[in-house]
Parts: sequence; C-alpha cells; structure tokens
Amino acid sequence: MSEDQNPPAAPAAPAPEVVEAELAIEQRHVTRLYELRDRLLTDARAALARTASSGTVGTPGARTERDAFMRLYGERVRTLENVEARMCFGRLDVDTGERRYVGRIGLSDEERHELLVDWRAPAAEPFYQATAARPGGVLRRRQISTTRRRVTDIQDEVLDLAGFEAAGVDGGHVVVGEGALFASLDAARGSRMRDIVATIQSDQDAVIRAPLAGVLVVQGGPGTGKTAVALHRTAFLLYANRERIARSGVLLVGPNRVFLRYIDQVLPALGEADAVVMATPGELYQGVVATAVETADVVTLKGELRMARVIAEAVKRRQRLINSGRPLDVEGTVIRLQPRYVREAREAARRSRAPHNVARRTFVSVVMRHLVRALAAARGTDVDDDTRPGLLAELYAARDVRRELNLCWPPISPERLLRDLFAVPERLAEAAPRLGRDERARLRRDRGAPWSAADVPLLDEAAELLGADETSDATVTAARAEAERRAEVEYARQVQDTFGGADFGTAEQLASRYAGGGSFATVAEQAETDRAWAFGHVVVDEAQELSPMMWRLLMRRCPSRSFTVVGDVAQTGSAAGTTAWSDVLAPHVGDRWRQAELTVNYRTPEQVMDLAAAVLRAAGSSVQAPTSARVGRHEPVFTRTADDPCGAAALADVVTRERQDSGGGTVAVITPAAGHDTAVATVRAALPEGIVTADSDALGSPVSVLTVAAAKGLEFDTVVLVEPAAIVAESPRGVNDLYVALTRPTQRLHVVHSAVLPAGLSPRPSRPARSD
Ligand SMILES: Nc1ncnc2c1ncn2[C@@H]1O[C@H](COP(=O)(O)OP(=O)(O)OP(=O)(O)O)[C@@H](O)[C@H]1O
Repeated sequence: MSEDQNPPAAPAAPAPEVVEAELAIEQRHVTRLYELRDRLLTDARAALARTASSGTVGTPGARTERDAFMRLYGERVRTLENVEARMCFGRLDVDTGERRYVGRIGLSDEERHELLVDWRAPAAEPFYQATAARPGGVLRRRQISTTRRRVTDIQDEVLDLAGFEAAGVDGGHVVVGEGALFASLDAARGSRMRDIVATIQSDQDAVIRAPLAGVLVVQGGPGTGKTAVALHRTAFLLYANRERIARSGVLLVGPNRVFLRYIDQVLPALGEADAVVMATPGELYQGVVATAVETADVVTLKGELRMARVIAEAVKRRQRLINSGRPLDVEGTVIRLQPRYVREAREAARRSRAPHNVARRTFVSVVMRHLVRALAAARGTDVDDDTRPGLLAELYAARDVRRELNLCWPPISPERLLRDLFAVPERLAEAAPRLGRDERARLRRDRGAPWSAADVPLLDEAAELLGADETSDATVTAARAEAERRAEVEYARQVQDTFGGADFGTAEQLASRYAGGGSFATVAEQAETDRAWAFGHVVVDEAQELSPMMWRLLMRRCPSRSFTVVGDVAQTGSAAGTTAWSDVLAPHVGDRWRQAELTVNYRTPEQVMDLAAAVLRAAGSSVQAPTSARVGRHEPVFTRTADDPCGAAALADVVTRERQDSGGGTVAVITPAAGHDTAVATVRAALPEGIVTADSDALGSPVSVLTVAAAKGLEFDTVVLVEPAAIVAESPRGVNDLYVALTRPTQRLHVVHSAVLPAGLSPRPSRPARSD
C-alpha cells in the first residue's frame, strides 16, 4: 500500500514475545490451510489416477468421457500445485467481527466456512483498496509473509483505530514489520517474473479490476508494474467474467519470446493458464515463422495503413477481364469465352461482397451459365434439366475452361499474393500506384525470401480479403477440424449429461473447454490454430511498438473490442511504433477508449531513475518520468575506456567485479547492436564457461549480454551499460532506447563508455545512498 494513500498507524513496536504470539496465531491458520489444500490435492490426484485407469464408457467418435475428466482433474491438480508458494498472504479484520484471510485461491472447509478468500473475489477488494481515509469497514489489514509453509513476518496497518480498539480483535496486537512491498522490491530478482498478489497497490488494483468492456490503455513509465498489472488483470478478468471469456479465451501479446518466457510463470501461479494464448506479434499469423530482420524504413512502410489499400488493390487486380473472345476446346467442340461473360461474372462476384476465394464460386457459376448455353448452341441441343448436368461436367473437365477461369479469377493464398506482389515489380506498380518509386523498391524482395514480423499483418490483411482458398490443403484441413470440433462439442454435451455437472460448470462450458482438435483441447489450444478465432479479450504489452497495420490485425482478433493496452510512449523503439495512443486507436474506436496512468517505478532505484529522467528531459521529451518507490544503496558508476568499450579489457573487468558485488544477482550487459557480438566475446573470455548467454536465451543465466531490443520489458539486478552514445546514434528513436536500457536495473548501474556521454547522462555530485 503506498504510504500517501494508506498511512499506516504507527503504534509503539510490540515486545518480541508479543510478535511471537501473533506469528503463532497466523501459523496455526496457515498450517490449517495447507492441510486442507493437501487433502484436496490428494483427492484430485486420486480421481485423476482412477479416471486414467478406468476403461472407456461408450465411444461416440474417438472421444471418451475419460478424456474430459482427465482434463478436468488434471486442471484441478495443476491449480492446487501452483498455489503452494505464498498461498495465504493477507488478513482483514472487519468491523462485523469477521476475520478474512486472503490468498491465491478460495478454500472452504467441509461446513463451507470460507477459510481463504481468492484475491480476485469482491470480498478481497478492501485488501488492496481500503485506506485510513476510507476504511470501508476494515479495522486492520495484515500482510503475512511466508517462506515454504512457515510464517516469517507480519505487518499491520490499522485503518480505523477507534474501531479496532473497541472491537478487541483476537490477535489484537499491532505488528509493524519490514513492509512487505519494500521487502519484495529490494529482494534480488530471479530469472522469471513473479506475481505481486500480496503487494498490489491501490492504483494498480483499480486497473486490474476495471470492467471488461472497451479499450483500456494503461500508460506508465518503466517499472511501474504495467506487465505485472496486465497479467493480474488477465487472471482477474477470467475469474470475474468466466462465463463470458473463458470460452473464447484471452490473447496476450508480448514483444518477443524471451519476454514471454520471462512472464510465463505468473498466470499459472495465479491459477489461470488454460484459456490464455501468449504470442509475439510475429507469431500472429498461423503457419508463418517470421525470421527476417528488415531495416527501419521497410518496417515503417509495411506498418503504415496505406498498405491496407495496396493489398486490397492487389486482390482486385487478380480479378481480370479479357479484351477479346477466347477459344475453348470442350471435348472437340470449340466455343468462345466472350469478354462480356467475364465482365458480368466479375460484377456479380464483387457484388456478393464475399472474400475473393469465396466469391470465386459466384464468378464461376455465372461464366458457366453462359458457357453451357454456348456449348449447347454449338452442339445444336437445348439446355434443360436433362442436358445441363452433362454439359456442365464437360465444361468443368475441359482444360481450356479451367485455365481461363484461373487466369480471370484464380484461387489464391495470402502467401502467394504477397510473394507475387513483392517479387514482381509490375504487380506492385499496378497495386500501389500511390507509393513512390523508391518506396516500391524498398518492398521488393525475392519470392523465396523469409517472412518478417512486419509481413504478418499484411498476410492477415490478405487472408481477410481472400477468404479460404477451398482448393488449398490448409482449408481442407481446417474444414475437417471444424467438423470434428462440432462433433466434439456435441459429444461433450453428452458427457455432461452422463456425469452431471456439479463441479464442472454448465454443459456449454464443458463443451467449449474440452471440445477441440486432437483430444479435448483447451480453449487456448483451439484458439491457437484458428485464424478467425474471436478472443473474448486481448491484452497487448509493450503496445507502443505495434504498427498501425498490426492494430488492424489485433482488432480482427477481438470483434467485441475488449482490450487492455499496456505500454509507454516514451519507450517506443520501433520506427513503426507509436508516440501517441490516439493515433493508433482512433481508426478503430474513435475516442471511445479510456486511459489509466501508473506513475511509481517499483523497479529502478531513485539514483538511476534520476539519470534516466534527465536523459529524456535533455532530449526535449515532454513525457513525465515516473517516481522511484525507493532510494537504492548504490550510486551509478561510470568507467571511461580509451577505445571501443565492447572489445575493451576494462569491460571484462567491470563485468567480473559487478558479478562479484551483485551477490548472486542477475547481471545484464546492454550494448549497441553493432557491438553486441564483440561484447559477447569479451565478456565470455573473462568469465567461467557457461555463465554468459547472449540475446536469445538471456533468461536464467547469471550474466547476459543483450541489445536494448532484447532487454525490453525485462529487469536485472545489475546493468552494465555499454557506449550509450552509440545506442542513441543507432536508431531514429535511440534516445528512447537509452531510456529503456537505463531503467532495467533493480539495484546497480555501471556505465562503460569511450565516447562523450549523451546529454543528461552524467555522473552526479555524490550524495548519500541508503546505508542499511
Ligand atoms: N505492487 C507491486 N509489488 C511488488 N512488486 C511490484 C509491484 N508493482 C511492480 N512491481 C515490480 O516492479 C518491477 C517492474 O514491473 P513491470 O515489469 O510490470 O513494469 P513495467 O511497467 O512493465 O516496466 P517496463 O515498461 O520497464 O517494462 C517488477 O519486478 C514487478 O514485479
């Protein structure tokens, strides 16, 4: 709880034996909770084992009741296993005399007495929101810290002193320990992000519990908890709106795979994972792996909304007319495909407003109507119900007919459309007359070139306009999968009927959760394989990096426009990204979006944050940098080298020393992209083998050497920042990149440079650091 919002009462510190007694009270309750949880886990595991060894009962299709129940019990086992650490973290004493424990899950005893309230339940809300000014019936809030199953610390805030004393609450001694928030912020970070359920602050809580509908932008500087809040909000929304969004799932978009791995333990720890699909922007078009790296000007161009028109035009250009009649040999009879047949068919197909591949049916049927007549006339027969099928069969079988139809209105895949467009300059010139010659040249590339992340929204745009190509293998597979899915939905209903639904929600929920391709796939598994899947909610992290074209794709993924958009327009690194939320959102929702702001940096110590803010100011930015929640123990250190620091012995020395001083914490060396490989070699040569990793596998190693792009969203106990002037010079948004790099450390910053430091970044006159 932030101090200004909830000033804690400050009674005299109680004697040690009083604290011991209070700890013992909490230990008794926590022990009871774990016993209950263990019992439930044993029961769930036994049920799972029983189900696994039981035979199948009735077998419509390939699915069995067993599959469904295996999943259900499996999910329950996972949830109970995942809440082991810090299962209970709080207690509220309420003016009704109730003592309410708050934790990761809800637990009740056999008599249905609530022993633990899920942190997301309305009853837990005061734990995060109550203040001394507005206690809302809360007399005392107690934070309970546990290690393994042992209660190690408690911290009280009395919100209503008179009420508290009058009530004579059991365990009535007030304990002021080390603040749970401060202890958590000051602790060394592991390689993965942890949940913050125990210490969510009230402004963060307001974002987490905000209503599901509409677009909510969470703007906040570095370290303000945007990612943490986005994850907790996801868990909250799934809990509070299970009926509405558990079926359709949540899409969570993060900047890169390392980042997704960094956060991937948070949702399971909060008991929610099965309905969430995590993806990077480059993974949002199924079947395409985006590996190509493109220059900033290409990325920018591909991200512009103009590209939507280019693609629409490219599709239209595939619907061609003919200038003169074409002879068609139909089993020896030569007829003519007249230009007016094609024109009429094209008009009818376009009028249908169906996507290209679907409208092709209309096109073909109109042309065929004419050709049937022409063939009958050439043969001197009538067209009637008896003759038509035979004539049509002949036409469909004729190679000339198929060729001409395919020339005028070919079935086409998004991949093919884009490859042709970028490989054949004439096609691009036709489709993009408004692009300049140099812009078109920028888009040019070989047919076989790998895809980039910037191609993904273009492919998706094309897929939207083309629709399913009924002749492609993918479409046939998808149609088959859809048919299977329907059968499974129906079957899951039967499962529900057979077994009753006491614990498992409605038949509909069971059907949607366990029906799916393969074997009763979860919602996430289904959604991942279906481009047209409509998610119930989309959470976008580092959202400032996304291009306007990528926003179009995301909007298609969630027709209900229920979004949590999380980012910082001062950290935009991508040339295609945004510096104003309204620019990217207005085309889709006008001004119907709301913004929440987070302003306290829980990561970076004040000494380091001051430097980062000075860099922004010196660059003329009007963005207000966040305030640090704490003063660190260490002043930033600067080391100057004679030559390029990436290859300097001094860099190796600094990293070796910082590693020793970090006391086992994580160390990141953040370098300019151009010097990255050299720096990796320099640092590797100085440290024992196996300790240093580079970009792609940066997590979990004591020392990692990263570019700014790879460090985005992550944090490290110590950051060694190499040649900041080069980082600034490397891209048009280089100052933002430097700001990102400067705000990664949780404890220490060491700048190693040979060039003059960028404006704002200079050693400050020394001042006292925290001494504890
Ligand atoms: N209420 C809180 N209690 C404890 N720790 C918190 C709290 N809020 C944020 N943190 C911690 O602060 C750090 C920064 O949080 P997070 O990564 O979510 O910030 P961010 O706003 O996404 O940062 P950036 O924009 O720099 O990526 C994390 O270690 C997070 O766990």
